[in-house]
Amino acid sequence: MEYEEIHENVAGPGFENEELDVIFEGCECEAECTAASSCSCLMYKVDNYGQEKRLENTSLPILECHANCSCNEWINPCQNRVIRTTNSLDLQVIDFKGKGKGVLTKRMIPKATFVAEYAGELLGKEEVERRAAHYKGDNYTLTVKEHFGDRISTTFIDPRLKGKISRFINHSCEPNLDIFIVRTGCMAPSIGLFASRDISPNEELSYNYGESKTPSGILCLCGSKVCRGQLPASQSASD
Ligand SMILES: C[S@@+](CC[C@H](N)C(=O)[O-])C[C@H]1O[C@@H](n2cnc3c(N)ncnc32)[C@H](O)[C@@H]1O
Repeated sequence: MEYEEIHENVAGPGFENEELDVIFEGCECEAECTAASSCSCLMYKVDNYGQEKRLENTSLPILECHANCSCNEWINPCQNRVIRTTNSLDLQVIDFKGKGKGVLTKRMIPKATFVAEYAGELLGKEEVERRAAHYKGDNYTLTVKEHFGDRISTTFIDPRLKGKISRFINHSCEPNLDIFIVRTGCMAPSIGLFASRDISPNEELSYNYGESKTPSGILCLCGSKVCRGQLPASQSASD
């Protein structure tokens, strides 16, 4: 199916969430953006990324440097920018019997390396329901649920019509990618897929679509020994 290639999330039909429109102030770092140098984007005082930009912070909110910061990604590249920068991976979209298309890596990917952003249209709930009824079967919408105190904020990301290579990544009950919520300059969450282990050349990339209690009725073909038999009913990411 044809889709429009986008670089990052874009607002789609029904996306009206003033809270998520909040824009962050940038840091004023001139040298490095690290916790040790008190970069103000690293408000939890831990570095998000370590050597070769591998993910280190897996438990606290990940706030990256962004367009309003003094640092940059070209001269003296900022080490706190990952999900919007280019990487040197070699990924291919190929057909997998029964699962439709999927994504293969042609090179080894070390554990904790950023692989792709799950970018798409940010949608309102009604549009998510309208698309689910209209397209039936294939589901691309990722539901991001975040807890802020006793409040739950829900964001829907749909790469069906506008997205990038990540939209082809299939589900596995024993995946090699983990999902992390990353913020790059605003409250609206972005989704980064990172390698959960070293991934060998010619392995298919996969992440867990969710832990839904209601089965989807769609046979899971991930092939894992611990396969749960059916795809989760919806794709979800929560922290
Ligand atoms: C986000 S899309 C993934 C890309 C899709 N395979 C394609 O060709 O565009 C999700 C859909 O892929 C298929 N799929 C993903 N993982 C699968 C799996 N483990 N077993 C069977 N089908 C799968 C299902 O049809 C699912 O609704």
